[in-house]
Amino acid sequence: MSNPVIGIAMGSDSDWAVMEAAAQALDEFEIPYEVNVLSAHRMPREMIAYGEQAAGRGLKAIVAGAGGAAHLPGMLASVTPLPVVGVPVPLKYLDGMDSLLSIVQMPAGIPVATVSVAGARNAGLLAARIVAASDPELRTRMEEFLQDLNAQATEKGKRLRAKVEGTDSFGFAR
Ligand SMILES: Nc1c(C(=O)O)ncn1[C@@H]1O[C@H](COP(=O)(O)O)[C@@H](O)[C@H]1O
Repeated sequence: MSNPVIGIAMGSDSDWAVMEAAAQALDEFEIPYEVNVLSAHRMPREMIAYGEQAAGRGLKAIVAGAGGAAHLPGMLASVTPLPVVGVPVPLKYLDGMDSLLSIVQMPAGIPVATVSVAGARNAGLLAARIVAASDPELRTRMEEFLQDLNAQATEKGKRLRAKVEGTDSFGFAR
């Protein structure tokens, strides 16, 4: 893969099942990324070094996912000027509420843009928007993506109305 512009980091390889959706979203926009296991708890020095070097290596944003006592996103945000998108990874107990609360309640000054529990796809899309903000071609593709979503949602409404009413008339404009 050519020079990565997004770093996808996670506390353990066991997070990949969730975090893979961030990578897939970036693939859809052909944005190069790298993937790493970096634990604030288990490998604090490496995690700090990664955060400190990320901007200098050309990354534009970091997507960081972790479960339980999910300190990784916040700790990365504390040592990089890059935007950090946090993904609460749900574990076996507590339904991901522990991960969510560990990531979302950051002290003022060190923001982490937290997505929903297991919301790795949105994290990838948000990272794509961050890159698109200074890339007109990518911004156009993001606009097309939104138009596609609109078309899909419109189609869902048509199908539902056809099922309920036996007609494909435009529901709220009859
Ligand atoms: N929350 C963190 C951090 C961290 O925040 O630094 N490091 C690992 N972990 C989390 O521990 C969970 C279980 O990890 P294992 O599957 O390796 O036991 C994972 O969800 C990981 O993100």
